[in-house]
Amino acid sequence: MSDDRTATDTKPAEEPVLDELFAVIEERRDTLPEGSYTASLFTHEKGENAVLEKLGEESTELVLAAKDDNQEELLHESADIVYHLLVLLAMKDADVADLRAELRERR
Ligand SMILES: N=c1c2ncn([C@@H]3O[C@H](COP(=O)(O)OP(=O)(O)OP(=O)(O)O)[C@@H](O)[C@H]3O)c2ncn1[C@@H]1O[C@H](COP(=O)(O)O)[C@@H](O)[C@H]1O
Repeated sequence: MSDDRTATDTKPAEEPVLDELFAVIEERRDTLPEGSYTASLFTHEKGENAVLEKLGEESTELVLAAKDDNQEELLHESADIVYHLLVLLAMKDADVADLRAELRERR
């Protein structure tokens, strides 16, 4: 972050894109539309293991991207992990608000 950031360009306390994405994930979970990758995770024959395996694979890919100083891959894998983490939370009836509260408690 640059040191010359002003009050007007500080980030909002909540990040709308996470809430928007979580709302889409919950909608996919509840309606299971055809052709939806998210819905396929909720109906996968491996059950929750499908998303757990994805998180494991992407964590490894994130580590490799970091070790290679590959900025583009680092961000790509980070986004994959955040998305699959939100799917896992929705699967476990947790909420993105719970995650936010947990993070805020640590401040
Ligand atoms: N953010 C995501 C998102 N991130 C990753 N993925 C999918 O997760 C899978 C990742 O698996 P892989 O890692 O094997 O695929 P990859 O990224 O090509 O492979 P790597 O380069 O990581 O090895 C891919 O099929 C991606 O399409 C996502 N699928 C959906 N979303 C969001 O969910 C919304 C709803 O999507 P649908 O449910 O498909 O309608 C979308 O509009 C997006 O906002």
